[in-house]
Amino acid sequence: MLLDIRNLTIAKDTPTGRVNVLERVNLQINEAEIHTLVGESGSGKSLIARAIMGFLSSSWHIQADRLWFEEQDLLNLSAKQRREIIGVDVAMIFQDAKSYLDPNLTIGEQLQEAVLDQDLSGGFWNRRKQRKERVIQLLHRVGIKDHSAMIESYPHELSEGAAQKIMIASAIAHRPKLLIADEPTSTMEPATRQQIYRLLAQFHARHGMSILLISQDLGAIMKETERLTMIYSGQIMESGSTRELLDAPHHPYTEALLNTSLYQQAQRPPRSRLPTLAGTEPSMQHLPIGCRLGPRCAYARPKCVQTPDFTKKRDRGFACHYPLHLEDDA
Ligand SMILES: Nc1ncnc2c1ncn2[C@@H]1O[C@H](COP(=O)(O)OP(=O)(O)OP(=O)(O)O)[C@@H](O)[C@H]1O
Repeated sequence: MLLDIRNLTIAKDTPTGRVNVLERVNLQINEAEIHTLVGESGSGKSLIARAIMGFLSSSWHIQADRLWFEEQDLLNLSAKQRREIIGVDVAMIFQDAKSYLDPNLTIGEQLQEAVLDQDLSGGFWNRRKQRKERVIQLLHRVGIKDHSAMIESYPHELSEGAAQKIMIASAIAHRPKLLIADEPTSTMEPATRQQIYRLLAQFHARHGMSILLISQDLGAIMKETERLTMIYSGQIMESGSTRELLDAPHHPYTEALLNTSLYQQAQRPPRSRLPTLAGTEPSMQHLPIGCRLGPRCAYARPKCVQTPDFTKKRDRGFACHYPLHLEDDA
């Protein structure tokens, strides 16, 4: 297993006390797997990604039974050791790509920095030339044909979609074992999104790279996604193989997202947001007790004020007192 997260709780101090923004989150990613984390805005997807990367400031309180990458405990490493692992083996594409690019350097200069020394050989001039060639190759790989103009551009001259492609080029230059892609396509046209998905799938196939894709929308997940994890308001609702989850969801949240996705897909105008459940996700200050989906769940009963355990059955897991379609599992 590449990434193994068990019972990860991330809390924040608020004027009314400490709040578990993420509560006992489980997430496992196998080697060479495409895994999508799906949840509404504010459900804690980015927080998980930032915890893996070690990008959370000290104002967050992190606790976990396990936060392992290749069996190394990330929580017990020094900052330097952690950078050595995360910087080399894990790369992340951020939502607001533009703000992560250095405004003072051209795209060519930034990509040259991302090229690994181990990919180059020979003396200084030879290496310089190879570095430039590799940058052009990377740009072509992410679908940028006019590489000369792009190499000379500064980040402020790029559209958000182009900036995301540059971030992807920079991330894949490292050939990481795990690529975390936080809504890499949110600002893109559907055709560009498909192109990026194809590109990620290609890298996955060619290099065996695992991908953790973060998405708000079940209707737009990458078709190569092998496993799904559903998160709601900081709690994991369900996880398992994509096919099993979509065929027979155990959690009412998965079922609700699925119904609205499939039903709405035929009717909604392109690029509109999917309506999911009636109501809104609770705010951090007013989190329901027990299963946080309770107030919006069609199947909720009094017992749901107790937090359900995360039940594991083979490679499937769910946290619900009243799971659906259990008989299909036999
Ligand atoms: N810097 C911060 N300070 C205070 N609260 C924060 C901060 N960053 C995130 N949060 C809170 O943590 C919760 C989870 O946020 P997170 O960004 O992880 O959600 P998300 O699922 O990634 O949402 P989106 O899909 O919109 O990016 C939210 O309630 C958010 O308000």
